[in-house]
Amino acid sequence: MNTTETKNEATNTTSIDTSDELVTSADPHHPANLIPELCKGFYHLGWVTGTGGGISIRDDEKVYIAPSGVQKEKIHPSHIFVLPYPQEEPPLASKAHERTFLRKPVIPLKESACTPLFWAAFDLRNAYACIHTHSQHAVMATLLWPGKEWRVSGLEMIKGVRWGGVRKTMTYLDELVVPIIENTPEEEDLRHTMVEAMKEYPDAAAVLVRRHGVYVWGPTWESAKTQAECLDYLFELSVKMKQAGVDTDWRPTQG
Ligand SMILES: CSCCC(=O)C(=O)COP(=O)(O)O
Ligand SMILES: [Zn+2]
Repeated sequence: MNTTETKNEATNTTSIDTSDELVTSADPHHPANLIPELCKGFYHLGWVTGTGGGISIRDDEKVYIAPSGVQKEKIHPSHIFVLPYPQEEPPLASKAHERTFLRKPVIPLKESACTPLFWAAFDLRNAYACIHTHSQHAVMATLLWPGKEWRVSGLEMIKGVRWGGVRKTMTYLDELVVPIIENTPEEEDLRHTMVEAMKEYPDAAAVLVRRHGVYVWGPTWESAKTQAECLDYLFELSVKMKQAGVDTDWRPTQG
């Protein structure tokens, strides 16, 4: 079986590998094994219930993506899509885009609608993993911070977040700022504003989507997961602080 997309020039048709070769491994750290396992954990945190949200992982030349609209806690490695990386993204304004695949599941599934958003993290931040959650803590943060930014300071868990999501970790003295973009009826249509926000906030480790959730990325899947956990903790705590009338902008002084 081919492991790359092959084009038959005579018939002008393209065949894509549907075997399990690219998604079968005894290594628990293979992305095709990690994605189902991590999604199961995220489901139990309330991050990917009702089929939304998920995680994509890339290695140097491939991106692994879960299917769209499926129970994310029940994904099997054979359901995973594999795409070559890098590949060109469409112009920001364009909607229709033909992606190239190395491998598709044999059963009729479509790749996650979050694919263009995951791709933005890979291309703009050189991330190797991107997590999308529908956490209610993230959603509440976007409701209680009605402007274009969520920000907190003076909390220990800020130290678990990286500048830009991929550089050195922040300190207790730093203020954490995450841009908030407005939701759209279709997930794919968030790409334009997410890319704009990532460019405007090069130090931000995540992008919040109002009334929807958050995208968080990292240089490894472990780092993306750690940062998603720290950010979720901070979203929850900041919401509780605001509701209790506690100052979320309190700044510690050095020494
Ligand atoms: C009830 S989920 C609505 C769509 C959404 O927000 C989402 O994240 C979809 O992700 P998928 O991977 O299922 O395409
Ligand atoms: Zn979503």
